[in-house]
Amino acid sequence: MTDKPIVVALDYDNKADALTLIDKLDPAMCRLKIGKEMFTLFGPTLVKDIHNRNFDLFLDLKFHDIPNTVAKAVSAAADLGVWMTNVHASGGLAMMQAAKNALASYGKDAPLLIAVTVLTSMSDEDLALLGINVPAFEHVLRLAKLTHQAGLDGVVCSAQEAKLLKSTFGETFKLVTPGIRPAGSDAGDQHRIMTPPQAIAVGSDYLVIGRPITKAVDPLAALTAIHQSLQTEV
Ligand SMILES: O=c1ccn([C@@H]2O[C@H](COP(=O)(O)O)[C@@H](O)[C@H]2O)c(=O)[nH]1
Repeated sequence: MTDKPIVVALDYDNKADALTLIDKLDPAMCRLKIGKEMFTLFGPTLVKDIHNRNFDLFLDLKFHDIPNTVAKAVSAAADLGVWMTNVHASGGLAMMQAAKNALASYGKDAPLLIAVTVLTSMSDEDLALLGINVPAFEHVLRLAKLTHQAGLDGVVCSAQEAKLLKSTFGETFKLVTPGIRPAGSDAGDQHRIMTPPQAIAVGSDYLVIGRPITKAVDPLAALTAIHQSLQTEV
C-alpha cells in the first residue's frame, strides 16, 4: 500500500469550518484536496494556510482548455507548491503533453500531474447520453492510454477500473480514486464506488474521500475508522 493513501476532499463553502477540521487532522495520517469550490472562494491564500499546516495538497481543478492555456495553468499550480494537480484527459494528447512539458523546469519540485478519465459520478447510461456507447471501463482505458502516452504520472479513475489499469500500465502509473464509500455510507451522486479496503486491494494508490468524512458527525472518528480499516482489512 502507498504511504498515506487517504486524501481528504475538503469541499466546504466556509474556510473556518475547513480549517477547524484540518486542525484536528494529522499530516502523518492523510493528505488533503481542494477543488473548484474552495479554490474559487478562497484562492492561493487557502493553499498557503494548508501548506503552513504541513499537509500535502492535491489541487483538483481538472484543467480542460487549449494546450497553451492548460500549460500556463499547470505551471501556476506548480508555483503554488502543490503535491498533485490535474487535467482532463479528454482535453487530448497535445494538451496533456503541453501540461507535462510546462512542468519540466520544476524538476523534482514539480507536482504529480494526473488526468481525469471518466468522472466517478458517471454511469454507462450517462456516457451513452454523450454518444459514448461503450462501458465506462472501456472509455477509462482509452483515456488512460492517452494519458500514459503523454507521460503523465497517472489518472483519476474509479477503483472499479483499478485492477485493469494496474495490469495494463504497471505499478508506477498512479491511480487516484474518488467514489470511495465505507460500507453502509450514502453513495450520494457517485455511481462507480468501492469501499476503502476493497479499493486498496484492487490497486488504488490514493483514495479521495470527501463527504463520508466531512459530513460525519465526528469527522476525525470517521477518518480514523477508515485508516484503521486499511491496516486491518487489506
Ligand atoms: O471522477 C472524479 C473526480 C473528482 N472527484 C472529486 O472527489 C471528491 C469526492 O468527494 P465525495 O464527497 O467523497 O464524493 C469531490 O471533491 C469530487 O469533486 C470525484 O468525485 N470524481
